[in-house]
Formats: sequence, structure tokens, C-alpha cells
Amino acid sequence: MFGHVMEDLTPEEIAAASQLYAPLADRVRELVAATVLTEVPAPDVAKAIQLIEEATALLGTKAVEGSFGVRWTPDGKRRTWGNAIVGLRNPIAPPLDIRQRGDLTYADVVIGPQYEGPPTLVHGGIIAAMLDQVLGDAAVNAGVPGMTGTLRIRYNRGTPLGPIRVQSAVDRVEGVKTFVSGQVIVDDAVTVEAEGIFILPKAVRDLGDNPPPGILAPGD
Ligand SMILES: CCCCCCCC/C=C\CCCCCCCC(=O)SCCNC(=O)CCNC(=O)[C@H](O)C(C)(C)COP(=O)(O)OP(=O)(O)OC[C@H]1O[C@@H](n2cnc3c(N)ncnc32)[C@H](O)[C@@H]1OP(=O)(O)O
Repeated sequence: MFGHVMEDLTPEEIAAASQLYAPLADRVRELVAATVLTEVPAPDVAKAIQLIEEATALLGTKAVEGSFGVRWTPDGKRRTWGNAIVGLRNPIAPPLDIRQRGDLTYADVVIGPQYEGPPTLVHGGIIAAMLDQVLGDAAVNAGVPGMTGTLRIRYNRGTPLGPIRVQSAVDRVEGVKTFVSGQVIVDDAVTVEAEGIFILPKAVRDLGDNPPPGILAPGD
């Protein structure tokens, strides 16, 4: 299926790739925050630009075309390392390390200055993106995954940059629709509430009882 790539990798090879690329994304994430906040003199900015150009050219000498997509291994394990919210290789991702405890799906994350909207507060669109992902993952974890059909968000109060929790749980399932609700929590107070409807797309439903391995499984 489009964007899905099967790779014959062992768990050891995946662990090695993770150890290689996660620090790369971490360093670039730090670079993004440093870019927002730096106050060094102009020659130092010029030097930084040159170093970044060199690094970008080096990484570009061999690279995937288009996007990372979803990579599967034959045992049905799914890697979503390019994902904008959780992708291990994606410096744009905060990143969210989404976990599961009982019926609750959640992520504890520190939101840096590069995600600012209103002064000192997290941008509402970034909050929406995180909720989209965490609500979607609740549907996946409950075994009733789908694409976001509808996402409704109520911003009750500003969410300060810094440590937050994003959490979700499946409320009910109606046919191909999974209804999920979630919250953003700061210091035990709910700042944002969300409700989503996640729908298993017709293209996947048409695969019948035998969807390709991994497509319905939690990714990482
Ligand atoms: C293709 C391969 C990939 C599949 C992978 C699936 C498994 C997912 C696994 C892992 C997820 C991980 C977590 C992700 C987290 C991040 C999520 C995102 O960022 S997702 C990107 C943003 N969302 C979109 O781009 C959706 C764009 N829209 C669509 O693709 C379709 O409109 C879709 C799938 C939402 C519905 O299409 P239909 O063809 O399946 O729908 P119809 O058959 O007409 O309706 C089915 C039922 O759904 C209702 N429905 C249809 N659209 C709805 C909507 N937008 N909102 C609410 N209900 C809707 C209908 O009324 C109908 O309900 P009644 O069964 O009659 O009760």
C-alpha cells in the first residue's frame, strides 16, 4: 500500500538504527531551539549557517526520496520514524513518547520554546497535532484504529511551555467509527479537552479480514 515499506530487518538492526538516528534528531531539535533563542553576534550566526549547510549537504548525499513512510518488518512491527509528532528521526516532533496504562494512552513531554504561540504558551495548532496523535493512538491501542475523521478541541485556558501531559481513552466504538476523548493536563489541571472520531478507511476495510501485517498495530 502507498507509503508502506516492508524491510527485512532484525530487532538488533532496528535497535542500532534507533541508536544512530535518535541522537541526530535530538541534536537538530536542540539546534531548532537554539536558533529561536540565540543572541550571538552576526559573525557567529554566519558561521552557524555555514556549519548547518555543511551538515545538511552531508546528510543529503544519500537519502530516501519523498517521505519516510511507514516501515514494517516481517514480524509485523511498524516504525513511524518520520511522523511529525512521534517520529524518532523527526526533529520537528516534540517528540511524544506515547505509553499505555490500562485504558489510558498518554505522553509526558516537555514542550520547548520552538512551539510557542501566544507568549510563553504552547501554540494551539501544536496542541491540536499532539491531541490528534494521542487520541489516534488510543484507538490503535484499543485495537480499533482509524484515520482522524473529526477532531473537536476546546481550549479552556492557555497551556504554558514546559512539562505537560497529553492523554486519551476510547469512549465507544460504533461500526467503523471509534470515539475517543482526551485532555492536556498541566499541574493536575485540564487546559484543553478534545473529542475525536477515528475511522478505519474504506481502503483498509476492503482488505477484509486479512489486512497486511502491522497496519493495525501500534507503531514506534
Ligand atoms: C490508507 C491506508 C492507511 C490506513 C491506516 C489505518 C490505520 C491507522 C493506524 C494507525 C493510526 C495511528 C494514529 C494516527 C494519528 C494521527 C492521525 C492523523 O493525522 S490522520 C490524518 C488526518 N486525517 C485524514 O487525512 C483523513 C482524511 N479522510 C479520509 O481519509 C476519509 O474521509 C475517512 C477515512 C475519514 C472516512 O472515509 P471512508 O471512505 O472510510 O468513510 P465512509 O465509508 O464514507 O464512512 C464510514 C463512516 O464514517 C462516517 N464518517 C465519514 N467521514 C467522517 C468524518 N470526517 N468524521 C466523522 N465521521 C465520518 C460516515 O458517516 C460513516 O458512518 P456510518 O458507518 O454510516 O455510521
